Amino acid sequence: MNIALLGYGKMGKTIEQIAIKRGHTIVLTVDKGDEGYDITKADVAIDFSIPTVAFNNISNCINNGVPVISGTTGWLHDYDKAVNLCKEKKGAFIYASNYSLGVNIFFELNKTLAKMMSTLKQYNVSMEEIHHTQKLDAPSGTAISLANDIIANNANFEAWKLDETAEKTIPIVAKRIEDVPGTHTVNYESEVDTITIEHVAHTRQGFALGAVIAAEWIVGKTGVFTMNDVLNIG
Ligand SMILES: NC(=O)C1=CN([C@@H]2O[C@H](COP(=O)(O)OP(=O)(O)OC[C@H]3O[C@@H](n4cnc5c(N)ncnc54)[C@H](OP(=O)(O)O)[C@@H]3O)[C@@H](O)[C@H]2O)C=CC1
Ligand SMILES: O=C(O)C1=N[C@H](C(=O)O)C[C@H](O)C1
Repeated sequence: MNIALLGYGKMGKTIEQIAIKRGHTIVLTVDKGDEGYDITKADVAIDFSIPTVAFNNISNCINNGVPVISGTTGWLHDYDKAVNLCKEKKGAFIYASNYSLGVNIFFELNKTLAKMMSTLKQYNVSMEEIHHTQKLDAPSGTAISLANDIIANNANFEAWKLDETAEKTIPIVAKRIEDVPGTHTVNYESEVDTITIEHVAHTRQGFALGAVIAAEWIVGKTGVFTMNDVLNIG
């Protein structure tokens, strides 16, 4: 498969290594300032760029008939526009806040735990995410997915807030520590005990492998998909 990498930073370079090992060819890499490139030489594009350019990168792929996988976080105010464009142009598009198999299993555990805790009002939920110091957005896309899944599965919570505690609200603490690839923790705390579930990424390899698997999966398909479709879970 011929792959275009939109964003050639930490993730773009990790994806390149894994894609080549799996027999693919990187035909295009795009970084800040690269313009006028021909996206149509790629069978599929993988966008891990920055929040302010992700929507443009995705639209450009969809407008040119190139299936696109996006892992960039912090641009979701435009997600519905991307979905509508994809439907209108009969394109193919996946966004996931986290492509790793482990986190996608963790998402399912989080939903199940949220349902179980919905009748147990003595427990307060809180979340923490830790990432490297170059990260541009907070809270992480993964933390937002986890919080939204709790809200969808537990009527005791209606919203999430960064660094704030309020009624019916999930507080999220975002920490930035050198070289941490990504750690997410969900805590339910009562007066007598604490229940914790946690995912710790040791490297970026899991995110990158998931993105390449999603790219392999989407070629030849039409529609807006999620990692649950790719991994057949959930
Ligand atoms: N969904 C998932 O599984 C994961 C998502 N992520 C997300 O992916 C994104 C990228 O992460 P990471 O690789 O660590 O970040 P990096 O900062 O290492 O890489 C981002 C790259 O995007 C480049 N860029 C800037 N402008 C453009 C543009 N107009 N078009 C294309 N590329 C551009 C940057 O170039 P320059 O440095 O020159 O500005 C940089 O090389 C983040 O949003 C992060 O949160 C990360 C890991 C996993
Ligand atoms: O910026 C990162 O590095 C990561 N970003 C994603 C997020 O915001 O959830 C996924 C992963 O945690 C690494």
